[in-house]
Amino acid sequence: MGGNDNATLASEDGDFAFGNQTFNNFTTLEAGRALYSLNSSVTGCFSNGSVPILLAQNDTCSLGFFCPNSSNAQPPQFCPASQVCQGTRYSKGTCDPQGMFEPIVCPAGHFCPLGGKQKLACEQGTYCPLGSYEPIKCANGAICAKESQRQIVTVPLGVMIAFDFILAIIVGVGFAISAMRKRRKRTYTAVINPEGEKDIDADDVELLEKQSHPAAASAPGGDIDEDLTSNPDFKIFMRYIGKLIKTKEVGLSFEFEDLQFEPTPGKRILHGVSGCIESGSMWAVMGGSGAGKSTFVNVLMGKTKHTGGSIKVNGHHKDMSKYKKLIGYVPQDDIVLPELTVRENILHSARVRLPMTWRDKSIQAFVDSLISCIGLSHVQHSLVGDANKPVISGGQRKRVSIGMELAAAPMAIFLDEPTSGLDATGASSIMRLLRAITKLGVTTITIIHQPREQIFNGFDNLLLLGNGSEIYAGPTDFTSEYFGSLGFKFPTRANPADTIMDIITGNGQEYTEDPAWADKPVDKLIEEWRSYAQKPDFSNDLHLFRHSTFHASREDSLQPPKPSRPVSMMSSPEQEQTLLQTMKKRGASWPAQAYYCGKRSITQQVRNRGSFFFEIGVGALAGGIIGLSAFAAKGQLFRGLYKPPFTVLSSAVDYQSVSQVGLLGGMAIGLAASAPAVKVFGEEKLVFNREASSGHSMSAYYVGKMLSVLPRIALSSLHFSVFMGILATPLMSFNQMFAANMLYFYCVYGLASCVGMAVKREDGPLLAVMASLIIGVLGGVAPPLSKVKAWHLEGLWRMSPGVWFTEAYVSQNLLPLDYLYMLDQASKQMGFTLGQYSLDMGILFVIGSVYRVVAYVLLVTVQRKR
Ligand SMILES: Nc1ncnc2c1ncn2[C@@H]1O[C@H](COP(=O)(O)OP(=O)(O)OP(=O)(O)O)[C@@H](O)[C@H]1O
Repeated sequence: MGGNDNATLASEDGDFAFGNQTFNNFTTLEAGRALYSLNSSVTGCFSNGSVPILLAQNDTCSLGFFCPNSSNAQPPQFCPASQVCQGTRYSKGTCDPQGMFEPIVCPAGHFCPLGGKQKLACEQGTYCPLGSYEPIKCANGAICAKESQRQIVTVPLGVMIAFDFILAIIVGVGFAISAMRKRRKRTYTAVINPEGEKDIDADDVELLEKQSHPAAASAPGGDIDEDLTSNPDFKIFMRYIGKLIKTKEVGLSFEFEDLQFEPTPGKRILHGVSGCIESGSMWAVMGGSGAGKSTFVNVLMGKTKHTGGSIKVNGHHKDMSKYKKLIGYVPQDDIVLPELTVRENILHSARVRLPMTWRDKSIQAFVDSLISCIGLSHVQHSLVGDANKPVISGGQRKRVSIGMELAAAPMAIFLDEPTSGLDATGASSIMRLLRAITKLGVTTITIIHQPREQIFNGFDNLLLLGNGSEIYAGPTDFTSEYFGSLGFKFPTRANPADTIMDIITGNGQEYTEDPAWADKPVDKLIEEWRSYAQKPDFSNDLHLFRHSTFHASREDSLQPPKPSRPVSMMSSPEQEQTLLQTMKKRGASWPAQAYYCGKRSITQQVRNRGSFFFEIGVGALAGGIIGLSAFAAKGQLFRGLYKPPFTVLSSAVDYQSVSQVGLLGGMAIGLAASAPAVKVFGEEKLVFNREASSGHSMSAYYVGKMLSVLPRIALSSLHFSVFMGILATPLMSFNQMFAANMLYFYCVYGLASCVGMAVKREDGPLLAVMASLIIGVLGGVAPPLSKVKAWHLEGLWRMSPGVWFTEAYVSQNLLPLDYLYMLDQASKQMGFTLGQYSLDMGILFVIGSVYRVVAYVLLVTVQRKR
């Protein structure tokens, strides 16, 4: 510094005299500058030769500025800066003032009241960002020391900690209660009558069976095991089932003729399958791998649309999917929820599918009896687990899967290999239970591989398939005679099921001496059956096996029964009416289903607490990192051009920081939330499909699921916002920031669920993260929205929630500075519209909701295609 270096007129309080004037509150440095200019002409500018520019005609100091020396005689003025000063000014925003009458923006931590003659320190409990004209009161509990330029809000931190604490207590108490429940022994005092009618007397099972179905009294295939009948739970279970299915009045029978399924022309998966399955009969479907068994069952259930032939239900051509509330389907793979216990899985199915008039106590009693019957009482409170983390055994999981269908008391049940994974005893006990409910009139169709002899003999009828065509359809007892007539001899000491499987898979040469079976045996078997089925004593057009006919013939002679002529199984209008009424009653109401699904989903989240807390932790970390990146700015995330007439005083503008905080915040939320969101929504497609195809309300499931993740979204965004708020200290209020973050979380969850529905499970998390990064990039920061507008692509960008999110951030951080800066200029340059926070929030909500609707449509479309 040159000039009069020895002279110092600065007093202790910072005032100094210059000529005949005294100047207030100048720093020593500024005083030095002033002294430097003593040698210059009295222009008021510190730089030699500078010609000042008047900023006002009189002593007018704009809001947020400090104009200590100006007067009406010497109005505020701007002195062109020296080159060095200009550089410093643009880069750092310092080097004020350039002249003694030049206003400076009121420094951070201070405020300069109206008039600009005073620069006062911000008191404790208030804060003053750069250019303040009055102190801003800090929020309750915020940290605001003297001369603070920002506030550090602490109440949200306290709220967050309180929530975490409460959550920990809830989880802890929940686990304690469930552990207590596990220890408590269940006792039956009496059978609870489901609909509050007079309790049913404790009839014995036999009587009930006889009453329930005319065919049941004489059903073949071995009586129900004594172990089972001596179980008191079995009696309770049978009474409930008997009451539920009302098969005294009507059951479900199926007639199908010349069924075809060709997914693409020429690809015959099912061909010419005809038959009749009477209500209350127990059928086994057998065949080699790829013979078309599952396809047949799916076609019969209406899950797969047949491309030829016809199906009748109770003698009427009807869409099978209409009966889904009365049908149970146990898939080949165990589609159960691993985070739930055995009992919870079965109870959920019962609650959703049993009549809405049932009291919950009755449902629970029914479920308990069922669990006992399927031999799972000892593990009923164990989590089911999955292949990665098994808790119960594979066989037990299979029984859960069966139990979930039996819990719905179906009138017809289709089972795809229900005994796979079960040991011999477990398989027999399940088959005995199925046999028992069949006796009540439930139609049972089971795909089975290699059954034990005892199980095999338990089936009334067999449908044997090979290459998608029928090889045999008729009484189980008649198979050896039928195949005997073709030249096959069943070994006496071998399991007939094994012999049959060998024959129908083309490996039956060892049972025959006829060399004709050496070449294309399966095709020949199909041909033989066709010609057999066309015999006049069999059927003219439909081969039908009436239970009653079968039993009559069994009683009359020791000869095994043979297929007989068809008998119409058409239900009467009254029976159809009964069926309709039963269907109408079945299933919990929509709100109840949504509630059960939501509750179940919350239980899943609590059980998956590792990923739940991890997600929240990642949210906190992401907020912390973004906050840290903005920490050094001390809350000053924007600097614009000063309002006229002080515009020329503007130093380095900063249009980037605030929008970048928005951009980074959006991206961080995308990274933190998309993968967990896919997990929550995308991993249950199979469960959804299973439940939807058994009559659960798809929308109730979805709404329940959506609502159940709202607390998760709120908690994640709370943690994100708290850490971001504490470190970045933006000018926008915490509540506004929290709302914006939460709605963006809401959008990311919605987007991730769309991705989860549309792609394969394993690809879901990665693609969801990518999708959320894309919407973040389309946030209007880089490229700036103003440029996007120039490209006429704003519409595209506006489809991304990122733009609305960033706009909300920009808007709420800029608006408090409206008195100081030319915000319209900044808004034009950035491309964002200011002052429409509510609209931004509304649109974020709409976009998030649209994503959810799209995800739902995708889910339903995929389900319908199956
Ligand atoms: N929609 C479809 N499109 C094309 N091919 C299909 C379709 N459905 C089934 N198939 C094919 O039809 C054949 C029979 O399948 P299906 O699942 O019915 O056999 P399966 O007898 O149940 O076999 P497994 O005992 O091995 O389960 C298989 O080769 C299968 O790939």
